[in-house]
Amino acid sequence: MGAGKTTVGRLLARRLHKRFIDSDHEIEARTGVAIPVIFEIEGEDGFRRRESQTIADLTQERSVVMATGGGVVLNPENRACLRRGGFVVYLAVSPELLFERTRHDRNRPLLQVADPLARLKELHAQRDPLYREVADLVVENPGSSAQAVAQYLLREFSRNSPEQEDFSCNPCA
Ligand SMILES: Nc1ncnc2c1ncn2[C@@H]1O[C@H](COP(=O)(O)OP(=O)(O)O)[C@@H](O)[C@H]1O
Ligand SMILES: O=C(O)C1=C[C@@H](OP(=O)(O)O)[C@@H](O)[C@H](O)C1
Ligand SMILES: [Mg+2]
Repeated sequence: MGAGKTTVGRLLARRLHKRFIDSDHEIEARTGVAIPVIFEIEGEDGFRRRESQTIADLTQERSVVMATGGGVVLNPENRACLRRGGFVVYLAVSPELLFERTRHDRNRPLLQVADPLARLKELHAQRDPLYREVADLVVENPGSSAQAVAQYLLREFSRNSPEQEDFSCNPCA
């Protein structure tokens, strides 16, 4: 949460002339309510069930840039869908910076606790190895602007597969 998936993903899609999808936005569109309302009514388990179904559906799409929610890597089936479905980027950001970016936001139910930095540290410890397992490309400490991160990704993509315009296929598969 706060790594920049939604922001950088949207910028990247624009630069690649591809459709942008955010799995959280898709879940909100499908349910007609905001993410915090889903957590309130169905709990985290209910949200994770909806998230898995959405990830299974959206990873069938081709030629899109997709941002996920931060907890997507917890479920092995989600990880398999991501690996099969596309080129996966992990924006590896420290818990301290994640905290700075999310501290004034009320839209992330898991961070509405007395000590959100401690929660972010716990989540980071649990999730970081899973992200590294699933990622084709890890961007370490992408602390510069979201524009600069998108620009960096464009350069990396063309360096890794200069002749390939469509990054919906996983060049590492
Ligand atoms: N590289 C970046 N540098 C500075 N601020 C960023 C960067 N990426 C995202 N942000 C800001 O951090 C906040 C969280 O970004 P967001 O894209 O919602 O993250 P995520 O989708 O990974 O939770 C937003 O206010 C966004 O403008
Ligand atoms: O990390 C998580 O478990 C979550 C991250 C959120 O998305 P962002 O990573 O885009 O904030 C959203 O899916 C939900 O609040 C749960
Ligand atoms: Mg997001």
